[in-house]
Amino acid sequence: TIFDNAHGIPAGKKYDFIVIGSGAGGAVIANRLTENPATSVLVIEAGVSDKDQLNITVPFYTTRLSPNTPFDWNFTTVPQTHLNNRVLTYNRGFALGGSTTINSMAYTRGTIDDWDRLAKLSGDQGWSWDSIFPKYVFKNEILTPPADGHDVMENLDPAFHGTVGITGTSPPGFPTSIDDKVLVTTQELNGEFPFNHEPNSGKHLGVGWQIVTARGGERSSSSTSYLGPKFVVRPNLDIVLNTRVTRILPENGGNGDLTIRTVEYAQTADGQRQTLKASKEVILAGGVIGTPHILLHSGIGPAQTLSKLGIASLVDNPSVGGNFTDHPGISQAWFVNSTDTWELAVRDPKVAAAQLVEWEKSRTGPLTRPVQSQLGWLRLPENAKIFQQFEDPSAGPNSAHFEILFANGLSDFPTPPKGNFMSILTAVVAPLSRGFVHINSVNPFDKPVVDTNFMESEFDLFTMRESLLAARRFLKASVWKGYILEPFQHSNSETEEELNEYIRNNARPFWHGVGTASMTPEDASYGVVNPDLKLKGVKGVRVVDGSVFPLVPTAHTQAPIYILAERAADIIKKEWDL
Ligand SMILES: Cc1cc2nc3c(=O)[nH]c(=O)nc-3n(C[C@H](O)[C@H](O)[C@H](O)COP(=O)(O)OP(=O)(O)OC[C@H]3O[C@@H](n4cnc5c(N)ncnc54)[C@H](O)[C@@H]3O)c2cc1C
Repeated sequence: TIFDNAHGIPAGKKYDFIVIGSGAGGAVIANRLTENPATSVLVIEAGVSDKDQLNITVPFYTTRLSPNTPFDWNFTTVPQTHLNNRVLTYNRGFALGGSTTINSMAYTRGTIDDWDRLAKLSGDQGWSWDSIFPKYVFKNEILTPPADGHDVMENLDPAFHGTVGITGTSPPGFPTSIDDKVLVTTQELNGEFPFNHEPNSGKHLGVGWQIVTARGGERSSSSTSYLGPKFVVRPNLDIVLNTRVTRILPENGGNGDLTIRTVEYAQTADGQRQTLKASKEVILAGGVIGTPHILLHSGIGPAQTLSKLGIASLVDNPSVGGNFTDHPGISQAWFVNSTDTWELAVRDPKVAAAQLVEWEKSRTGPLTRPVQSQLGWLRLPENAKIFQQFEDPSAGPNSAHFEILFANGLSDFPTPPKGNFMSILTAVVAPLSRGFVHINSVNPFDKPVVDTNFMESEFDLFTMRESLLAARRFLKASVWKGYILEPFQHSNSETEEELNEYIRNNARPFWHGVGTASMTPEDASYGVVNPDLKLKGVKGVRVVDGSVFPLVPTAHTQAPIYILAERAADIIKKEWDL
């Protein structure tokens, strides 16, 4: 049952597990644990309902969902020291389904290197590629035909895709006028930009099609999939919306063997605090910002900092909220010699209305597709001079340093009255800069302090510069002749300093944040959770969301989190014999 607020929870009802957050991590846990009818789960979600929201359901409307909407937490960062002191919006989903309800739907799993590195760092082989693929990947994914019904073989190798899982995936279901040109470029410039037919095979280098979490022309989020209609009818699964968890509370006042199974929550900042106790475990799945936010308010974090705020320390752990890592991204755009770009619908309400009618009638047409149809994963040259200064931070030799994405319109900038555009977005996907999530008030309804600290590392700045130049080289292929006209905005950035300035003025998050509750080996002196995702120093609490990745996967993060949560569910079931 889904309740609009906590008053809906039947008085005296007991739950085995309380899951905080319904995003990629929380929804999987809630679904898998309630497969056993004897196990009861309550999901507490701070955000709103996602029901009957066109902007959420229609894939191409994704850019309308953030920032500054009711479906976004609307976080902002502190002024970014290395980005000309700009304050960045830091988007996170504030709705059932969490960030999967507002994200851009790219489905990318990360590489063999990524998962093997996680296994090595955590000391648990269960996180290696061979352990998660195909088992947990296939439990998550159900590959479905694209909206226009074309053969999926054109875009991917079905052998690498699951067909019995829960999150719907599909190749882009509507062609754009740049798709073929991108493919032709991968032939002409195949040294630097080779075509990769199956980037989700664990070896992602090259340029290929973008697979998206969409099904039947609609977004597939953790709300529509793992918490979809056929699952929320389970009598052992309750979900409460619009309810903020403020703290998790210890038994016995925190003395002795520290056990936490009680969740404190409220509807509003000045609303009455209420509590509920799980009989087995509390699963924190509040995401990269929400999870450390709750931990810090509960006294689990750096004792010194918390004591300055007057918060009593339960567990002195300086790692909580640290190690915040994201992919910094940036867009470059060019005027093009075509009218068949997405500006057409942005400027002409009749075109926009016709697209919507088509989508409403048959779930087909331009609105079924993602913002980008193709993407690529690329490495810096082995002899790049930056490697004299830094050890290679990529996950391994088969993993990228930067990503490149192609869009048939002007991305990241407001549409000007005239002109049609193509954008190439790039992102640093093996970054060395680390930020943090902290609090500066005792009120859990106050926004946390978020610092991405982008471009603090010279390596990231170097890689971002190289990604900008690689994008320009991509357009040197002959197929773009006569199509690409002059550059938009970045026309003067040629020298290193000019490129740096373009980056400082335009870089922004890709919203793939991880690391604020990092997984480390059980005997490590740092980190927040053990490889079984149990909170260090505490009994009764696990963290299952993006915050536990100690290093950011070379991927858009939803698929890695779904996969991680699928395994986490098995770990929990095994421990409780469910
Ligand atoms: C704009 C945007 C675009 C993105 N694009 C892509 C993409 O194309 N492909 C991709 O793979 N990834 C993308 N991502 C990232 C991906 O969506 C996230 O990595 C993933 O959803 C994170 O899963 P999670 O479970 O860690 O957290 P979330 O999905 O964010 O879920 C956390 C949930 O916890 C809830 N919560 C937090 N605090 C509390 C509290 N105190 N009480 C109760 N509930 C709470 C939140 O409301 C939220 O519902 C994007 C993200 C954003 C924001």
